[in-house]
Amino acid sequence: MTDPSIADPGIADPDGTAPIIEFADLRRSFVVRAKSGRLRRSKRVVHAVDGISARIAAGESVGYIGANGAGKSTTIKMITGVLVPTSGSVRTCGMTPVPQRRELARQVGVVFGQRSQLWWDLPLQDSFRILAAIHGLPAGDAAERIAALVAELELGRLLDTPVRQLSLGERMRGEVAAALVHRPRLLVLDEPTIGLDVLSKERLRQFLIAERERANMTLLLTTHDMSDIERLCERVLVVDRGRLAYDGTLPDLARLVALRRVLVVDLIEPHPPLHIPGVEHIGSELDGLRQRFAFAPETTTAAQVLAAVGVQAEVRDLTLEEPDIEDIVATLYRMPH
Ligand SMILES: Nc1ncnc2c1ncn2[C@@H]1O[C@H](COP(=O)(O)OP(=O)(O)OP(=O)(O)O)[C@@H](O)[C@H]1O
Repeated sequence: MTDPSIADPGIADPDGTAPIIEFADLRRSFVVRAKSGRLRRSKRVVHAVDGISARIAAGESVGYIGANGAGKSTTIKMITGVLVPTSGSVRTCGMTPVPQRRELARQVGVVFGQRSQLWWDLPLQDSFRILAAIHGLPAGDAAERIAALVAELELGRLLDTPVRQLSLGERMRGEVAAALVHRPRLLVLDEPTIGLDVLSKERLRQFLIAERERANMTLLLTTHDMSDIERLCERVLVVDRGRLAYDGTLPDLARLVALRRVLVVDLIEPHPPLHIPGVEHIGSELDGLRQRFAFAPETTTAAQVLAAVGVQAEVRDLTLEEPDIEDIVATLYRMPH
């Protein structure tokens, strides 16, 4: 008997409650051959993904983070059917990704920050039309969908521009539109904001938040940018050397690793170190013209620290240093599991 989920994924999940992604003891290793002498070659096995189990429900927004080489891209490739697992299982939208890659592509959109899915020499709008045709969208529906994405992502004046002439921020908005033309249930983003300026990052995030709400789309993203996670993800999975090191919310993760924020203030005049209750003074520069304060975001806000500084000295300028993902991950890795 055939598995109904393979014959028709719609029948397998009539009420839309089945997990969108499910992996059980998922593993993928690579054999790497290295020259160890003039003639001899040695073999080494890299366990890129080393037994990960997780379920992601429809509509969830999940950040998949970890240090360089932790196994993020390898997992994403298995989820999207680019790589076959060495062992264990993965189901995406109720399908087995590699053998059902074509059917899966109708339900999944993928954006790789480092790789383009657009036709480089063609005007941007041609890529949208080609993708709509590949996905078999009826002409009227395709035109309507493309127009909506173009409006929301502010791509109107770029439609006739060849992709190779677009700025990185413009191209990334184009990539996201291209990944969404066929209204996927799952959007997978691999470093979507890498290299973008602050404003472009924020525009992209705002669009993704709105689109997710509109379409109840599931989001899975890898990123090295903490603000992507803060703004976009309700849940964080941290992978460490191919294994899952954390599964939970970002605030809980921040508490677990005792994450602190740092406020840097520039004063009008030099000042001895300022003392603020409940806040740690972590350094002065330029005779106290610049002072740094560390605080726990769950007990104190940056505005409270600033107000307390303002009572004692006049402030010229300020910056808030965001903890970066590398710090969080490194702290988590050092903790006993
Ligand atoms: N095709 C391959 N052949 C050999 N080794 C590989 C291959 N792909 C990945 N690896 C190795 O597997 C490990 C995990 O790589 P992966 O690309 O999944 O990490 P990542 O978490 O995505 O890293 P980054 O943040 O740098 O993109 C690394 O040690 C990498 O060198």
